[in-house]
Amino acid sequence: DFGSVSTDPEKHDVEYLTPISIGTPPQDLIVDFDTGSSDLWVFSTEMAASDIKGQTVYDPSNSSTSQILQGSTWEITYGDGSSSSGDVYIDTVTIGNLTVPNQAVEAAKKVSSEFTEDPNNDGLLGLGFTSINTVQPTPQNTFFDNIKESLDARLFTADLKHGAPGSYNFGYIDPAAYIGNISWTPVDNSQGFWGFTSPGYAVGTGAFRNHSMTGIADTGTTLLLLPKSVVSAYYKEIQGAEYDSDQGGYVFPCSPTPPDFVFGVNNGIVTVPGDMVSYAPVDTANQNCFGGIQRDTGIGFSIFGDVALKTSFVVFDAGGLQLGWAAK
Ligand SMILES: COc1ccc(CN)cc1O
Repeated sequence: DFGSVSTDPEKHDVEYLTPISIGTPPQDLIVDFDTGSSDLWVFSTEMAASDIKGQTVYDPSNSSTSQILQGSTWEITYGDGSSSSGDVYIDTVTIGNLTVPNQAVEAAKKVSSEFTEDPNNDGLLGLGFTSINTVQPTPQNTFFDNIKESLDARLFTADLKHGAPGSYNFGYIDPAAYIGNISWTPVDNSQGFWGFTSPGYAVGTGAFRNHSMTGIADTGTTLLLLPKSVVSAYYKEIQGAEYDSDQGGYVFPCSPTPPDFVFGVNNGIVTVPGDMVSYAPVDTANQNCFGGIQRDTGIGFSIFGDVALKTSFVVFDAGGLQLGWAAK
């Protein structure tokens, strides 16, 4: 069995939104697939109306297949400080043509303002490892964990694009989706993430610098967050680049296009084109741009978010516990 679903970027590729269906008859919601977390939670009819601003909500009472998971609750806080919490239903969930009949659907009772102010995002679908699912007293499987035994291959792929629809595929590697070879690197899932270590980086056409960077492949984080020393070495090459504490990161003149950023994946490399590093203008005159590469200070590891992922075709292989990166 295998499946595919389209995923669309919000403005500035800040997040990628993907349709799912929950319940009987199906309730269609659009959520953020997040390889950096492992809860499937959605806006729901159990929330205060004031916390809902445009989102579509899951109504378990309108689903003939929903069953409350008695006594279970969940609560999650993300790296950006946003949070949500609620209770849990078991219901049927479909992604593309793939259905899990007894998926734990975490219904929100509360969400923080970052979610309320994000009208097009109806929730998150975690694609991290089940070990970090927040449901108490018994953690619940992710959609991928529930479906993976029935897939032709225990993997999914992320093909995120800049300003254009991409796709998440489950159970197969589409040879038409990438070029060249896939560079494979082992995954450390001990913290529940798709963790790996990059051997180093290069700036523009410069020499490759050996510099171990341990981080996670995270579709739910917008930017590429790397060690302070690597980030400062990169921005040193851009005229006028500076760390702007008001903006909370490096800012630089939007033109000329900055140098590419290259990072290693095992014996291969991934190139983030310079025009992907100019993440978004910080002023209406579009003179200065906020960088897509920023410091990972305080996190404890690097985060290879959408700025890194959208340059590549990425294979999240649970069967082989490895990540594959290819150009496209
Ligand atoms: C406020 O929106 C979000 C907060 C956190 C995550 C997970 N990194 C995804 C989101 O879409």
